[in-house]
Amino acid sequence: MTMVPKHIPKTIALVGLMGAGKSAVGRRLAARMGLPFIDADTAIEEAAGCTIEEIFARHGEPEFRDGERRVIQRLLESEPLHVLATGGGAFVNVQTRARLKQHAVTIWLRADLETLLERVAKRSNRPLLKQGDPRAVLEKLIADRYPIYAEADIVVDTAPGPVEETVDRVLAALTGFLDREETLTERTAAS
Ligand SMILES: Nc1ncnc2c1ncn2[C@@H]1O[C@H](COP(=O)(O)OP(=O)(O)O)[C@@H](O)[C@H]1O
Ligand SMILES: O=C(O)C1=C[C@@H](OP(=O)(O)O)[C@@H](O)[C@H](O)C1
Ligand SMILES: [Mg+2]
Repeated sequence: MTMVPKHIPKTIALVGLMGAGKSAVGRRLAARMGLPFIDADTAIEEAAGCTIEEIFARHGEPEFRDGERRVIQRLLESEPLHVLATGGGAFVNVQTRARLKQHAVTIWLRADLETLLERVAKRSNRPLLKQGDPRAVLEKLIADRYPIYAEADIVVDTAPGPVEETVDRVLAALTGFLDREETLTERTAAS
């Protein structure tokens, strides 16, 4: 079993496209790390008192993004250290991205189109995928968003296979990243 990092300095935030596994991996990752798990989409639904689909239908995407920005800011600034699964568009919003970069270690769960399509087919609660053919929608989002997700601190490829395998890869990548950061901090302090 992969080692869990000894010292976790910040909240761990997962970013990436719909179906990458942010919610599923985030929940398991938090359990492995002994940290609370928060799904930003669930927190938005609780704050709004309705589902994400209802927010999109009643108020439109810009208002959803605004709520998403406020909820994620609140979680990052007021909740104790946790594992945060963001919704796929959160990191694309300039202000939300800035907050995430400031308060969290950001991890991009990267997946290819076929993997995403297979995984999003399990649930039909994603309004953006109902705006057209899901393959075409996801292809466009890959083109638009992958350069932005690439700004995350860490990139982990999620391949076919069990969720736990992705969690192991995330833990290994996170341990490497935090070790490098710690070494850098020590060197800076010593110089
Ligand atoms: N290796 C894997 N990594 C992540 N998710 C996986 C994997 N294999 C299967 N899945 C499934 O794919 C789906 C991913 O959906 P979800 O976690 O909601 O993604 P997101 O929150 O990124 O939109 C879940 O049903 C999850 O169980
Ligand atoms: O990519 C997006 O813009 C969205 C992704 C969804 O979350 P998941 O990525 O967890 O599916 C949810 O926030 C909303 O439907 C919009
Ligand atoms: Mg999710």
